[in-house]
Amino acid sequence: MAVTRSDLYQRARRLIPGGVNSPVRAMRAVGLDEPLFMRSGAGALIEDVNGNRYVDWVLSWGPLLFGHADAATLAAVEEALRRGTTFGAPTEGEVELAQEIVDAVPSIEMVRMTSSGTEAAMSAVRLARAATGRDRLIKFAGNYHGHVDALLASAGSGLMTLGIPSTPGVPRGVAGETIVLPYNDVDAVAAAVARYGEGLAAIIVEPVAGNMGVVPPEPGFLEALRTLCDACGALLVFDEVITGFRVARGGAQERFGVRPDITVLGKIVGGGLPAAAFGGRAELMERLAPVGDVYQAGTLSGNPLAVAAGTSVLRRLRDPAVYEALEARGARLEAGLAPFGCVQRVGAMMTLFCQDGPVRDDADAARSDTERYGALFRHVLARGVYLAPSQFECMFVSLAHGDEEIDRTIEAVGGFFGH
Ligand SMILES: Cc1ncc(COP(=O)(O)O)c(C=O)c1O
Ligand SMILES: N[C@H](C=O)CCC(=O)O
Repeated sequence: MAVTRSDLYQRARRLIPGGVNSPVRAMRAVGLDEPLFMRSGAGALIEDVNGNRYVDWVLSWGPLLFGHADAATLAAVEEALRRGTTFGAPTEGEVELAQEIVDAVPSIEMVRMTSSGTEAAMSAVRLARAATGRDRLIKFAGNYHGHVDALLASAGSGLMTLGIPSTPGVPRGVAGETIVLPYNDVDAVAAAVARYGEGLAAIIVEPVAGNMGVVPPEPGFLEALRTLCDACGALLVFDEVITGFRVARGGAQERFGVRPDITVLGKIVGGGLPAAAFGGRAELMERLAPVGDVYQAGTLSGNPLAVAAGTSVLRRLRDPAVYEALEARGARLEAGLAPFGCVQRVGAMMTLFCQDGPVRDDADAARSDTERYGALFRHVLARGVYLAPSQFECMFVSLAHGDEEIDRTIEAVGGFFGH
């Protein structure tokens, strides 16, 4: 007999904390007793081990811009696979991917690859501290930058979902260097910079927040961060792990016309395999070893399979029609869901908040009716639609989502609200 979700969960709980390898997968926040265990995906569809198929709006939390098992990505990975999985030495593929990134992202002249967004964010912070000779950071409540010690305070994503404002295990001294401010609050940032600016290494921000649900930057917010950083000599770090190659080919910095000093990338950059990166001006990036003295490394960094997948995806993003299609699909979904709550969207990332909105920061996001969101999640799941298993995450639109998947989703959501 085929293995079921319940069998696997019983075993997983004994072997893996909570039965999951990342807390957001537990799906408890939406009232499931056990998480779905996935078996396969094709295009916009995902299938669980019980044989149920769903329209997938999670898409592995964003990397799969062309959907599951995209043929061109698979072919690129298969081709690379035949030559070996990892060498721990430079390869041609890394140079090709670096070129794609530098060509696409306005502020990046040089890039260093890592295996996860967490590593990339951690390394960006280290570089900013080394370059400025300062320790202090400003981050925003509800933003998430991976599980980097200094950046876990009042973080979004799983921490917001599970109600973990600060995690044990972070040394007090490390947490003490981080100032947490409300998103979109220019006055709060200006006041913090006036008080702490001299010791400030960096302001790190999700230029469109995705980890408290989608919260766009208000007009002038990103520009103000740029001005305030310049005024006090701190570096501006855009965490574009979600927004990079999603809200525009050149990420949020292209879409909003504000250039950071350092950009953190992940998700789409690895085409669905584990790769991430951080980059910036050459003079800054060359502070990294072996040219400079800031140490940063990784056994599997620039892994040949991940690089092949990422390059295959990024090359296709040169075509502006990709972003026109993503915008059109996002707009269709937004229009269909707008009657049912507060829908916030930037390009191909979107959240339906169970409240009237608008949502401009984490306090607003927290006013959502999470019980109702959980009930909505379960209702549409039973009708073959898989939403993010938390109110405080995004729906990710891909090129694999056609009118049929979008309309099916709108119908399922509408059914929950009695339409
Ligand atoms: C904006 C942002 N930064 C950083 C990360 C961390 O990336 P990873 O999960 O690959 O470590 C994530 C997602 O997890 C993210 O959404
Ligand atoms: N919100 C996170 C990334 O964007 C979800 C991924 C994870 O932590 O497993």
